[in-house]
Amino acid sequence: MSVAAVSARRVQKQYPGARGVLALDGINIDIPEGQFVSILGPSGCGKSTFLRCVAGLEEITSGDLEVGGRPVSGPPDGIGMVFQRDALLEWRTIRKNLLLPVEFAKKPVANYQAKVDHLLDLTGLRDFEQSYPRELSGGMRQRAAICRALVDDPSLLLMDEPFGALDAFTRDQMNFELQRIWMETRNTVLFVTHGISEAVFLGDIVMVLSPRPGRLVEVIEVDLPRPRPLSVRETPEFGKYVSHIRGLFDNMDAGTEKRKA
Ligand SMILES: Nc1ncnc2c1ncn2[C@@H]1O[C@H](COP(=O)(O)OP(=O)(O)OP(=O)(O)O)[C@@H](O)[C@H]1O
Repeated sequence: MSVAAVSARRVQKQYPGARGVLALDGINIDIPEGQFVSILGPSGCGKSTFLRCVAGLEEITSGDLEVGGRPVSGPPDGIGMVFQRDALLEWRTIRKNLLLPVEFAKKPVANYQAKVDHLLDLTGLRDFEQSYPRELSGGMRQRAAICRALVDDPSLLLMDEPFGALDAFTRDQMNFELQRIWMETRNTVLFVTHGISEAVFLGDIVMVLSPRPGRLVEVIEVDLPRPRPLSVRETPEFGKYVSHIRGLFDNMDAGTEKRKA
């Protein structure tokens, strides 16, 4: 039996301090290797907290959390991260930005030049390898950030609202491109988003979290063939997933209103 890429058992996270927020409660999930997992939920429900716990940047308060069959205690090997802000280094060319994780890991840069070439080709950035980040558009910068996260072949890619700062048109294009890149790499991806349509378009699985403290409301398997064209969003099958998830959020809102009343 293969080991789950990420396994969470009764995971709880309370931030420290007198008014320490309970951010996650009772999260149970086994994520098989090679799945694209969208994590969806209202603002402040603990999506980023979950990602940071998986990345070993935050410690869980109770429960068990494993990555690749090992309990998380600090950043695990073989993960890549992409954030809303791309965090490219402005004084390094795109090519040199891509090589940064290799330099950090003190691995021989020469062994990675071909991989960088391939990623630049895959994302259409080859002509910009000697450019600086400020010379690129927002979408191109985010593509470079994705390349950088992929350069050392991570088995797990963690993406925290990577397209949140992009305009709607560029975001659509990036969704399509990310799918294309992922279909080639097939690493496990955890992708945090606020967008129901984006979550369904990209995900094999959508994890829906409740308002704080984040509890897993439902795990939805998205059974739509790939590659999914952007026009899949116009189909009734896609619409069914979206309205089901919207219904879950409406119920959560109704629950919150009742508690307030
Ligand atoms: N470092 C921290 N210290 C204390 N509380 C925190 C910290 N980081 C997050 N929180 C709290 O934990 C809760 C969950 O935050 P988190 O950022 O994980 O939510 P989110 O679902 O990613 O939100 P958003 O969609 O708005 O980015 C929030 O109430 C937040 O205030």
